[in-house]
Amino acid sequence: MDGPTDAEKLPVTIVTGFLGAGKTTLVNHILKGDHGKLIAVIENEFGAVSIDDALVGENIKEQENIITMDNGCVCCTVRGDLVRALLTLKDKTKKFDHVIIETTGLADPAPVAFTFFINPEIADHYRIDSILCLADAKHIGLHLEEEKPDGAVNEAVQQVAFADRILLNKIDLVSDTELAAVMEQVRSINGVAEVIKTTNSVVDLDKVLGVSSFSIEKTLEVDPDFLEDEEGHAAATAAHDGAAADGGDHGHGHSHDGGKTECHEDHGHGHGHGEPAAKKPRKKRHDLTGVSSVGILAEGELDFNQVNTFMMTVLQENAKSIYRSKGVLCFKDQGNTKFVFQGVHEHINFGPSSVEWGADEPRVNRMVFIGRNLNRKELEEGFRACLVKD
Ligand SMILES: Nc1nc2c(ncn2[C@@H]2O[C@H](COP(=O)(O)OP(=O)(O)OP(=O)(O)O)[C@@H](O)[C@H]2O)c(=O)[nH]1
Repeated sequence: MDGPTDAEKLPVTIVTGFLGAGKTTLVNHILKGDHGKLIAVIENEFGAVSIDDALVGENIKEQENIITMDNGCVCCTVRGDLVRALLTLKDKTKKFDHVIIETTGLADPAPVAFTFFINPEIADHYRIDSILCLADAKHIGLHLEEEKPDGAVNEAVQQVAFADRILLNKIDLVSDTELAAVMEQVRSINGVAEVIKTTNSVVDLDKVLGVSSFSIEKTLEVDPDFLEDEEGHAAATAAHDGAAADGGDHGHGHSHDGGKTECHEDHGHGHGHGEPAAKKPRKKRHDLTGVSSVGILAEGELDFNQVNTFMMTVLQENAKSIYRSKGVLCFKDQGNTKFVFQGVHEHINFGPSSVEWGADEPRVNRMVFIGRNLNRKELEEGFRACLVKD
């Protein structure tokens, strides 16, 4: 008997893009949009302390429509969680119209997409509508050019290469000349995806939802081994013998404290204008050596000026190595106002959240730093020193 047609399957948008590129901003833009769709969101965060669920949660009408997977990267350690999340959504009586998966800024999208082909239950119920990459026009060049250890994937390159739609975001932060240069850089990696220039991820929703722009043929041009698992079995075979049908953790983990972090995936980079990429040796690693996240939970009220000075100093002194910082904060003398801190390298956004602290909600500050060679002790002690003493 033939399986369900694509039209009968639930469309999924995989939102990818480097740390701080504007993924959550896009998800919020979509959730607030006038599309009449019931959307489920699967949020994945790299750090053990999650922030995005709070930021997206402000715009989602029912909390049960958001599933958070944190403390691991969806492309490796928590891939099993993704499978479970998708199977849970499938069995809900409520019928969703669309699913959005927001991956971590460090995820390689290939293994996330592979999940939709390896597991027969998921393949029968879902189809990838689009792999959408957010690219930060100001900072993406830095990450695309980053030298990786031999044989390791550059996740920023993977994210651009695998996308069928690219939002070149934050164009307000670059000059026309810089924009032309970054456009050329993006095009040199992916010459086929539609590129849409945006500010604050504002885009016509009909350009990003229900677009059916994902194509397995194009994906195979980027990575001829896409439909093979780590052992080189074709997806269908692997699904039958269950080798990776549970999402396969493959025994590699991300450590978030500066330890060695490897995801032994094999996904060739797509270089060139839609040209098939050269076949890469198997076992290309997703190597996040030295990249870690420092998550801080601190109960109490913070002193505004001290936080300001501390953050400015830390981010200016470590502008290249701290890729991302974000937090949900509580300040002294600010009543129930909850504050959101957003940093991308040295660029900071800071202001009140649209939701207040709830009456019974403990005033716990949540702060996360993600970057290379972070000094956990210094960050943690510096942040805690900003708490107001009784
Ligand atoms: N100037 C400027 N800032 C933007 C733009 N888009 C998003 N931002 C800001 O950039 C910061 C990061 O945006 P997010 O949407 O959280 O980025 P993200 O990709 O979800 O970040 P991670 O989940 O940490 O990888 C926030 O402070 C946004 O308000 C833009 O077009 N221009």
